[in-house]
Amino acid sequence: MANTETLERFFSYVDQNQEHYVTRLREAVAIPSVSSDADHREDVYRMGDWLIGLFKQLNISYEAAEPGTHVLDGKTLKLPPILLGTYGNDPNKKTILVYGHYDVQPALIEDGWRSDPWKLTEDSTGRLVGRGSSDDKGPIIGWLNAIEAHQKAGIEFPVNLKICFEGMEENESEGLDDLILREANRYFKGVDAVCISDNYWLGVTKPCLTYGLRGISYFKVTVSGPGRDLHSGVFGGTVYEPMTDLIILFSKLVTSDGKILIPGINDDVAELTDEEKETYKAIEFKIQDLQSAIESQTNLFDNETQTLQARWRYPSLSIHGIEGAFSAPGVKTVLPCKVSGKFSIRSVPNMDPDKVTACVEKYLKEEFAKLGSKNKLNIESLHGAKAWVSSPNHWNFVAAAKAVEKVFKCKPDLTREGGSIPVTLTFQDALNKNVLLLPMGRGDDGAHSTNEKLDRSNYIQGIKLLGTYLHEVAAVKST
Ligand SMILES: C[C@H](N)C(=O)N[C@@H](Cc1c[nH]cn1)C(=O)O
Ligand SMILES: [Zn+2]
Ligand SMILES: [Zn+2]
Repeated sequence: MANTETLERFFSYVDQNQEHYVTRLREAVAIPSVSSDADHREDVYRMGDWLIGLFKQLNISYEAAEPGTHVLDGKTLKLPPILLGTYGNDPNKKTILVYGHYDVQPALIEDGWRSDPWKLTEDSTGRLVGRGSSDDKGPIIGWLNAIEAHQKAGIEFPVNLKICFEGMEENESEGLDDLILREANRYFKGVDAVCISDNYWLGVTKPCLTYGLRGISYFKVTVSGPGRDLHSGVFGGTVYEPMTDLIILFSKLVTSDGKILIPGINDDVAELTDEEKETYKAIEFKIQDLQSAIESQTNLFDNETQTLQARWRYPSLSIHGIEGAFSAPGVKTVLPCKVSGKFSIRSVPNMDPDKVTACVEKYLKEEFAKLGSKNKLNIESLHGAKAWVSSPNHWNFVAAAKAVEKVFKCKPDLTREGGSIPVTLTFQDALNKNVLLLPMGRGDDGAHSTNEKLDRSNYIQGIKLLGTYLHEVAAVKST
């Protein structure tokens, strides 16, 4: 059990330094570290440097691993560094590895942001709005704030910490798996358990511990034909149109109510056991939580359990966008010569990314052949990652549950998550250690969406939670 007086001192220091932490988050949000856009690559490096500056301030020793290069938008680019920090090296303490990412999703004001996405803005209810506030800059800075609070309040740090922060999570985590496998017996040696703060509570009031994630298979489907874009008045009705072919193909992927139409995709989905059915009964979740997060009543199901199962334990297919299509306002009468549609399938336990890709390719080729079009079809699998489910009975989860009780005065829900953090499974398998997801933000934070936010109270209580978790880890029996 962590010492109450010590924790009170830690909490009080964190409370008194709220503005400093918000300022720190504001600085980080101001760096548009979008990993999927070649034009922002310098910003991703800048964000890495900003973190290195903080590591130096906090006496965290570090290595900045250079994972090499990759090609993005036709340009060969240096991958952002993977930061490997080490804080403490006491053989009498447990060693915890924390992972997070310093890259973010793209954000454009014209997407519907009410304020500049790169300027952290606080509204009257304490919402800190800005891209990356919740996913994942708030949480990664949270770990560093917890270290600083211990230093400044003169509290002994309870564990040795290994810190792995990457800058490519939102773009396939390129280079990270190789690094983990390579470093398993060096940098990662001695790690007792892993903690990742990169997901969200289920609702808006109750913290959770997360023991499962869906996987992802991401596809780009290109249909091309004419040698250049054409005038639809002059050529419409005389040529096979790529956009028409693509829309027909995409209409065959999924029904409006979410049923995936690709044969074979649902074949390997793990059976729903009686034991798993029981787990949904204990979870505090209301359809209204979903409706407030999606800011509408466009939910597919009115039933809570069905909704959670659809999010956590069944696959889904989402269509994301079309490159090359006319998308500006106005009435341009163009006939695009080449269009690339993007969609992804969120996969679940027992599904294999290679099999998903094979099913997708076979089906799209067959459906395209049925069109009898003279256009060309090209299918690319951009990335694939498996789903992950772990044991929430491990001491790592026991410690986290105690920390939640200390900070939030309630027991956490045990949840799975519909999103994907591919490295989770790699850590579990390569290090053979338990991995826990300990989220900071709420279910309505709008990660990947417009007006992403992190509530001030989640940020501040989150710093306390991460620090308290480390104290509870130090105190919990690990056998
Ligand atoms: C849950 C995590 N914070 C997250 O947002 N993961 C992303 C990973 C990803 C995969 N392709 C692009 N990003 C997600 O689930 O979409
Ligand atoms: Zn994300
Ligand atoms: Zn994330």
